[in-house]
Amino acid sequence: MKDSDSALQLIGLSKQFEDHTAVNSVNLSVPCGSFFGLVGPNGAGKTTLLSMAIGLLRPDQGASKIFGVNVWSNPLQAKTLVGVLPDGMSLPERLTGRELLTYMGLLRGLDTKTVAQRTEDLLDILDFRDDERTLVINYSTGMRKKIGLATALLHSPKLLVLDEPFEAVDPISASTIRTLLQSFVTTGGSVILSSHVMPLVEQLCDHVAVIAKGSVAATGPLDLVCNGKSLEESFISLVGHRPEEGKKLSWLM
Ligand SMILES: Nc1ncnc2c1ncn2[C@@H]1O[C@H](COP(=O)(O)OP(=O)(O)OP(=O)(O)O)[C@@H](O)[C@H]1O
Repeated sequence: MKDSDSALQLIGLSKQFEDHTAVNSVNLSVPCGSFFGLVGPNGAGKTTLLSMAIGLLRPDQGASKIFGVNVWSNPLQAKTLVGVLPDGMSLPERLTGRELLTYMGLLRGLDTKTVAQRTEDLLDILDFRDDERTLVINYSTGMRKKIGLATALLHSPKLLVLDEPFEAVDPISASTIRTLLQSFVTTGGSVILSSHVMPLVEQLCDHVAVIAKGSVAATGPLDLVCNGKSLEESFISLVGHRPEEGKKLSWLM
């Protein structure tokens, strides 16, 4: 695959935390126009990998390119192309949802008219009308995810990198977000998201990577990785096994 065929290309990315290897020489390609799911057990290295991919965490080794633009040597250009929802994102807490979107839009260099229009659209579609004047510090976990997603969409990026975008989000908002992301991909956008919800990844994504212990256990088109099984079955056979049948905590009830 050529550079220009990839929305996101990770080349030999590695990260060590003291004596623990969180990500071990990962190569991954998110094809342009794909909806890509990143799955893996807790602590597999997904957040570390995505943080390095978007320029939030410096890798020990390797490179990340967004539409061929190197994230670490050309960060300004790379960051215009991507919208990011990081895990545990820290937001300016003392702004209201509306103020936050306005502030982020202006920081992105959009003109005031465009910022105002997009702020209205995002507050509407993500159901923030009753809470647009509430301070972000008082938002629930799900509301923070949604306003974080809104900030990722504001500048109309070509690639979205979303770390667990559906975590703590209510079913109605989740359905809105699914529709929004599907339409983004249909119109030529590319998405990579991490999730622990296998049916959701199976429903949305056309490509997938299974990460285990900091390495890629499998990647490719969803049907090839699944090979006739469900994603959950493939996941379990790739990364581990179910707990022993009948095993229980003797002290619990
Ligand atoms: N800043 C850090 N310092 C030390 N260790 C870290 C740090 N960040 C992550 N780790 C470790 O790196 C490993 C990978 O963590 P990471 O958060 O990337 O996993 P994950 O796949 O996103 O997990 P989850 O699905 O539970 O969110 C874990 O063992 C974690 O404890």
